[in-house]
Amino acid sequence: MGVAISIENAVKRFGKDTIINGLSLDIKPGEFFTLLGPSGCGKTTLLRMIIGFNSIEGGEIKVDQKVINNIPTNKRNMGMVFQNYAIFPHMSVKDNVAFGLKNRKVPASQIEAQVDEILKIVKIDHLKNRMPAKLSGGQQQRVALARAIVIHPEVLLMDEPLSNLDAKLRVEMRNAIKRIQQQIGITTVYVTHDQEEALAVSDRIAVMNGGVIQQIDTPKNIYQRPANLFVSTFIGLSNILSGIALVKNGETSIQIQDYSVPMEHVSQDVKDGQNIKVSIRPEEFIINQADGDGIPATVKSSVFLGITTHYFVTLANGQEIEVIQNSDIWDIIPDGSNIRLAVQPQKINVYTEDGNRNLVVRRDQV
Ligand SMILES: Nc1ncnc2c1ncn2[C@@H]1O[C@H](COP(=O)(O)OP(=O)(O)OP(=O)(O)O)[C@@H](O)[C@H]1O
Repeated sequence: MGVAISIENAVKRFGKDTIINGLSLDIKPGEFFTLLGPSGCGKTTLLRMIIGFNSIEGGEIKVDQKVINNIPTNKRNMGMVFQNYAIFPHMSVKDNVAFGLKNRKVPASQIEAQVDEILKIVKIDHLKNRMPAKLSGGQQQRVALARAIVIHPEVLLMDEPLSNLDAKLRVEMRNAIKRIQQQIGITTVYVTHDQEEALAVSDRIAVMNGGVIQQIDTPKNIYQRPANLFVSTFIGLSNILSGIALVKNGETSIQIQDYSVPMEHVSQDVKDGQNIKVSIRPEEFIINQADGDGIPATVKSSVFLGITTHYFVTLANGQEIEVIQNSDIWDIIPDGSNIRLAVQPQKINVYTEDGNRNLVVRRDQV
């Protein structure tokens, strides 16, 4: 089911600029693999290298162990869906989808059945005689998807396919894409800069920055155990605080201002007195009264958003952080209130001072 893709030490240069310098990753057969990162980090460049629109200046790209560096795009058996759909405006839905089959010299007697089957999978079989101008954005993207998968490619590549759709349709289409990908079991490489979309659809995500992979992991681990401070702040909201590690009698704790938290699960090589950075999601704080446990803080302002209430609080050292709580029947904590912010030890991520390494030992890595 599906093919494996292996990228080994890939290098991409445009003239004198090196955009990707020795990037490696492995994509499993049938996997929904997403490249996620800020604008300009090289996601599209890498995707275009996989399909062969971009040359590769070093390293190898393999499909099922076979090097494909010099195989032209039309021989790679890959389908691609673009942000702007790229469907033919002068052809009906069914002719758009049939196009790739005709090109591949599939006998005319089989084309209609294959087109019908795919149009059913992407749920636009009722629109088969429509012209693209009379389709909504979501329907056009379904045509583009149908056109990419009708040729039964080994790999499906998608470059920000939902960016042109409005928010509601994006959610609907991402669910459709995920369902179709699972249904046909095709190895899929997906590019987006929308974190929520990446978390929702992917089996695994590669977070990139400046042409370099920062972390490859499941959506849950990317969110809950970011490998470094870049990932921690790029994905979701994170509060970054300075602290010190304390190691006494073999027991490690971390000290954030006057709040001390025992940490059973940090790396053995943490030294007593070592400066660290901790990252805490806004929703992980527990708000205690001023005489309770936690980091002392003062509520500066709050915003009630229905399900949650966001508090903007100032710590004793002047740092401002954000705390998100489920709204409940109790009153919103008034501005100016003194509180303490506690957190469960396992909800804290602890990093080296430079932010490059997460010192938490994950249960799945022990
Ligand atoms: N054909 C090209 N010639 C020269 N430089 C290029 C070319 N294509 C991309 N680049 C450069 O490579 C870098 C990565 O671009 P790329 O389009 O891969 O980023 P991206 O992560 O997909 O960003 P976005 O989310 O904005 O699409 C950018 O600095 C870009 O200017």
